Amino acid sequence: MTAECPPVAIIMGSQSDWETMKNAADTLDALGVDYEARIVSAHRTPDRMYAFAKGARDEGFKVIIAGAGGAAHLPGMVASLTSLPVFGVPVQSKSMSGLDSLYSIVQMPAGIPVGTLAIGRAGAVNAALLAARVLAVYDDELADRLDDWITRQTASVGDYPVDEAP
Ligand SMILES: Nc1c(C(=O)O)ncn1[C@@H]1O[C@H](COP(=O)(O)O)[C@@H](O)[C@H]1O
Repeated sequence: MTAECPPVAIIMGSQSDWETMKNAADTLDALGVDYEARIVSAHRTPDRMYAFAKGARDEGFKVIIAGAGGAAHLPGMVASLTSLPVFGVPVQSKSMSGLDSLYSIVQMPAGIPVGTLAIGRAGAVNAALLAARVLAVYDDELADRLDDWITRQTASVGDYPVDEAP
């Protein structure tokens, strides 16, 4: 018997991206959305990338979150090989602060869509929230959890600034 496939795949080009992409995983955890995280690189593991992207829908995934830095071809290449929605997270690179990653992911030619998020942590968190919103179109309980998440976020914002602890 095979375990049921989680709805979200979080893939990343390198182990070094996990620090950023863990924010997507943590956000999905907070929303009670299952995921699987894998290292898949268009550059270093092209056969693995091809097999993953070609098989993702049959495996049972519904949404793919793909994070990569620098010459970040992973989200676009995966999007070219599947009809699942792909959300790209530009990982902040050291040399160009993630602008290289952003441009690599966002400037897709017409016909191959990648939903591109912000550079770094904000992008990873929002990719998870966007994935959850897609899944919530057909899942009222998840929609309720998303509404609760938004309510808690609003409640956490103070009226006045306070000094940070040193
Ligand atoms: N952009 C890609 C791809 C890809 O797009 O397939 N594979 C790895 N990388 C990126 O190389 C950066 C440096 O990787 P290392 O830290 O392993 O040297 C990472 O941010 C990774 O996403």
